[in-house]
Amino acid sequence: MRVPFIKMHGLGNDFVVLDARREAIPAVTSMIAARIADRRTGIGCDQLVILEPADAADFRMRILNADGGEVEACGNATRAVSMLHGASATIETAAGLLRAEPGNDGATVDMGIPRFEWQDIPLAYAMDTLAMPVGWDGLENPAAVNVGNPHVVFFVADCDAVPLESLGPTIEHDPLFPNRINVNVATVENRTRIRLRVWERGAGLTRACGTGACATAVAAMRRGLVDRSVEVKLPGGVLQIDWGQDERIAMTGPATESYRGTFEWDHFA
Ligand SMILES: N[C@@H](CCC[C@H](N)C(=O)O)C(=O)O
Repeated sequence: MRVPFIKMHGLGNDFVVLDARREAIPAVTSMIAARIADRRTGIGCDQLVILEPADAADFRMRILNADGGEVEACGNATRAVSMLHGASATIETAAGLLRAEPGNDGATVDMGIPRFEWQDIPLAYAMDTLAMPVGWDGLENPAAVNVGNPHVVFFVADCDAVPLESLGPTIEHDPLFPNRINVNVATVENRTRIRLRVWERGAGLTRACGTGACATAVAAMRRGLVDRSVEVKLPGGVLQIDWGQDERIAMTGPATESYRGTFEWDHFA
């Protein structure tokens, strides 16, 4: 059987989208997702995104990392599927209901209320999540935030100088993080601009991470380093993050469709 797919990206963080809202597709296992995501032998992507019908929302979005693991949230993919839907939408995710509003070149997503309790990140044991007394090879004293998915954020003098390709996997798999973790290294340039690089859980270094931008902005705001409205500059481009008085995070930025195609299901099954 041939299955249609849509290749999309948000600031270079790329997705294979399988749209099963009207026509069902066969069950996607972790192994199949990892095969589709493989850049050498599959279609290639950071995340596989599956759209399905939902009872209490316009549709459901499932997210599987390139390693095949299913996760709760993906900011860039939420903007991408909002553009694909083409109208205001309530989207059911494993992290809850998200409201997304597409515009001309991108979308704004209400990413909900961040959580800071150590159990909610989750961490393996109690500590202050705003100033964690831990470190890995020069990366010290991070903050942790759950914005649907778990993030740890290190503020450093120059995030481009951090060897994230070697430290990222070590931190991602540290026993302090029972569900593993997305690793953010950030440099505050001024009160309205942050530079950010992200090692994503289950996907590695990406050009951009929407939830990472939200988590980093909120951590910087809690530390009093920036205002409640900031630009976050990632290798793939810029996201606007606003943390409202109602504690909800609004993320705004571009998302693009690259191409459409079909693949033979048996090739990956
Ligand atoms: N690229 C994403 C985040 C995808 C999920 C993440 N790797 C996780 O495991 O939580 C984004 O734009 O937010």
